[in-house]
Amino acid sequence: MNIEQCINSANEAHSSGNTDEAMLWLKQAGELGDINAALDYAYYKSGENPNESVAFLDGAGCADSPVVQFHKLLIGYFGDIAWNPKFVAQTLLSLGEEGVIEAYLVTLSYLSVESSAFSYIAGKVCHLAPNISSQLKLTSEVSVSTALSAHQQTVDELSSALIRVYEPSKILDKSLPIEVYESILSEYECRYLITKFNALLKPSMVVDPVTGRGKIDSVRTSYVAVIEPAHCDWITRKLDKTISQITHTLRQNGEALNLLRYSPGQQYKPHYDGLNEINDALMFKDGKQRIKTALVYLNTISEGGETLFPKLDIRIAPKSGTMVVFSNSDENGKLLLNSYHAGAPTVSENKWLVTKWIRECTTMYGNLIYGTYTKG
Ligand SMILES: O=C(O)CCC(=O)C(=O)O
Ligand SMILES: [Fe+2]
Repeated sequence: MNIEQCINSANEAHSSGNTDEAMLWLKQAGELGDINAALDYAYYKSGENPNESVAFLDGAGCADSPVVQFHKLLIGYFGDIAWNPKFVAQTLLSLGEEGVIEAYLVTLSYLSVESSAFSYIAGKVCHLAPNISSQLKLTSEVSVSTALSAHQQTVDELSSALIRVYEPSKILDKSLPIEVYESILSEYECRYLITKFNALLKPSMVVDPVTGRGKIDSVRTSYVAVIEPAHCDWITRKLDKTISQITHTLRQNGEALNLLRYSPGQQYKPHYDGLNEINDALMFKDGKQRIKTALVYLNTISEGGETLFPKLDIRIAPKSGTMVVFSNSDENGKLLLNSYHAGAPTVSENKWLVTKWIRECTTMYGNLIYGTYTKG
């Protein structure tokens, strides 16, 4: 069998609904050196066994490709393989050096935008990928003395950011609770998420109590992009990991991240994120109750656009990079009445945020990306 025959057999198996068989053909094509086939197989297996995916990529015919090395690093890192942070940092930088722009974009997401390490890497991205740099508003004013010390500084800053722990900046309400975490995302990451996913925006839906499916409703007039597994990358996984650490929930219990955009006047009227087991039966099946919500503002809004908790008399003004976390239900899955909340209309600016609803049990999204091995 050659690569082409393996891919044809994979396509045939796939169209007759036999995913496991299709994946075995892709595995074979990957062993023979086909990069896409190798990565498809490795990601497919990674939910259940990241160690096996990493070992497979090491032995694949395309193992030397820097792109394959990048995905191997991603799978291993998020699969909790115990690589030391310095190794991860050094590997990301050397992959960037070999032309894997994504590795540099990931590096930037761990650095403080004011640091000289950030300018050093931004300069490299400007040089290698002017289009991406201008979309992400990166500039190349490198002010570091020597490239060698800049490299070392970047490795140091990146390795310590890889093991960052989060403390709440404010607890707005103790009973629910509602916690606020500042500087969860940098300006660069906010811009990255908006730039990468805004093309996926569609009118938001709410759950129709009759059909259990999504429908357009005046309750929620924003636009939403559901970041499906196929679109997940290192930076969305990094956010999933942060949310799981902050909320003390398992990564596989999360729904997909949603990117929301409210144009002036758009809003999310007061509502509960928690589900009703009977009225929302279809949604309830995928992971049961929504126990917590995490909201991350991607821009700062000067007027309107607050997240409101009318029963608690709490208003939170959106500030870029800030995360708000609150509970929707108690330990028995019963709705917490004080979790009633709204997204007020903005006055003149677009409001951007990323949200995640966290369930009681594993979701389809969580299972696909983080599988059964995940420690959270
Ligand atoms: O826009 C907001 O501030 C709130 C969003 C929200 O309630 C939700 O997405 O569930
Ligand atoms: Fe909500």
